[in-house]
Amino acid sequence: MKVATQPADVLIRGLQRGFAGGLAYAAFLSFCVNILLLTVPMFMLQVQDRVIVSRSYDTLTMLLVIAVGALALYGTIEFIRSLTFQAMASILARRLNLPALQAAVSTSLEKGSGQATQAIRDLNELRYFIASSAIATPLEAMWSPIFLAVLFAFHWIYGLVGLASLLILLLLGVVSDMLTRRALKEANEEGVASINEISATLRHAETIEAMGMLPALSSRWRAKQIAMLEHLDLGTRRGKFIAAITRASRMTMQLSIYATGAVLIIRHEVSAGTLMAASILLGRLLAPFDSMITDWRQWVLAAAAWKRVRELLQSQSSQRQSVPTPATQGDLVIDRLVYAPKGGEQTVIKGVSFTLEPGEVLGLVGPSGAGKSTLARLIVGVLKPNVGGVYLDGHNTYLWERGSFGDMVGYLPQSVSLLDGTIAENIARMRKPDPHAILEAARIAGVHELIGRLPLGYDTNVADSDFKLSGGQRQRIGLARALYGMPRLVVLDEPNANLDTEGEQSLIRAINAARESGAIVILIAHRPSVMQIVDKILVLREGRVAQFGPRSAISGMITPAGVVELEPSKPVPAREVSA
Ligand SMILES: Nc1ncnc2c1ncn2[C@@H]1O[C@H](COP(=O)(O)OP(=O)(O)OP(=O)(O)O)[C@@H](O)[C@H]1O
Repeated sequence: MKVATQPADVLIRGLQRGFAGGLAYAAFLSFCVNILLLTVPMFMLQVQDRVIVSRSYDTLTMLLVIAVGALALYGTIEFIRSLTFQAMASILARRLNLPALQAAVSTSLEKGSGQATQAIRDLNELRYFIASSAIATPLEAMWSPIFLAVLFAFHWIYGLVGLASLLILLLLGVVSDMLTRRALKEANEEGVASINEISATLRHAETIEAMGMLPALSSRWRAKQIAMLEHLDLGTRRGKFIAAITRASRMTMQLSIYATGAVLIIRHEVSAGTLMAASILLGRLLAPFDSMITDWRQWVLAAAAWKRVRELLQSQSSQRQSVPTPATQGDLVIDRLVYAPKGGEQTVIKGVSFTLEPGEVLGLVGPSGAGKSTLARLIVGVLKPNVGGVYLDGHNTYLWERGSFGDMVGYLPQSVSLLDGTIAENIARMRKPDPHAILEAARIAGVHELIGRLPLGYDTNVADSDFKLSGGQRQRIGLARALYGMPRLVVLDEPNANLDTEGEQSLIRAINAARESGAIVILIAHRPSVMQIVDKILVLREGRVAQFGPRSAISGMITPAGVVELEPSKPVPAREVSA
């Protein structure tokens, strides 16, 4: 079966090749633009040296027609060139937005959610940069030899002045890079890290406010912000200093070409027309270099954004199948599963194996930190196992194409997060809502009446700031979302943590309904009440299966207090029971 979306390296290489083609085309257009930019100085030269001397209106008219035609062509080519950059920016966004978002989501599972928003910010930065005038300046600078050659053609001294001016600007450019690049890069990295940290922390605004944590957090942020601002100030100050020197130098260069021209005219070596034309040509020759020095900050920021996007795409380890897998109704096989978080020192899941049949309900219990939630995430294919795998009817749940896997699985994580949208949209998993399936899921989860009591019923928006769902309400709506379309595999991580007796009864009825429909249900719970309905129990301890078997075979583990107590004398090996 075809595996994975386009690998990052192939995607990046394809994009770079496309960009090289786009830049070559834009470079050709820049060549035309630069040639046509000679129109004004040439027109001035001809008017001075021919029209005024010959007093010929016909010559003036002819020159005017040619010049206006050339300028119209210049405008057209300039427009086409800007459209080329616009198209390149749009291709970048269209090709990278989704892969970058996917990479950000999968990286967020391991490293936190800041990655996703940063990836979008970086792509926007790149898009603006490519569509801006800054990217055109090196292409214009490339053709500066044309202007230099024309200056030499006017007089070798004009050429020398032009060449010297160019070298001085290049030197200023190198100095500017040396003085500003590092400071700007560090300021950018610190800015990105600090925004990510602040946005991650702000998700816990309630805790921050309730426990008066803001002053402590503010001083932490302030320290980082100050470090960032110091680097930014340093880089910007140096950049502005060089930009001021550049501007003053350019004016001095303009003066020197005038002075040189005056000497040459006095000595009758050039005509008066060349003086004006040479001055304009020198301006054109130096303009792109001047702009590059002024825009250098944009280049540094764009390079940093591209580096982050490229690294994010290349770091994406999740390679899923791209072809949807058909619906199945078979065993769930967990085979020698081992998982160690990236960068973490401990192995959280250490060789877990067991099998469940359709229609079976498993209670997954164990002390805090035993690895229950991690095992649940591995089962629903959120995390990639280091060794072994999870197979539903023989299909690997990690590799499964996510769209079709979504139809097969219902997952209620420990901390339920409803997405921005209505209750109906949330239950329908943000797809086009199917009213019948929504009502069915709500009925099975026992939340239809609860939703009916909300301000706008199923159309109540969970992001509405005037209204807030309680923890139990969120959990029960999350259960309806997990049961939407009655999936084949339902994984519920502490679904009764916030439930009252009525909610717990609804949960038990929902689990029974899922069992009757032939679904495999995995239930993680500390409270013993819901454990009475499970068929099998798996006790996880320090990432290993301590016991696994029918509920009746595992005695003494569920006490009224919900504490798991094992009878070490009667272990039931996992493989023996599942066989
Ligand atoms: N991404 C991760 N990076 C580092 N350690 C992790 C990661 N995910 C889980 N762990 C560690 O794995 C262990 C098991 O965590 P897990 O959340 O699976 O436990 P649990 O059995 O569900 O606990 P609880 O009953 O308290 O919810 C913990 O020690 C946790 O710190």
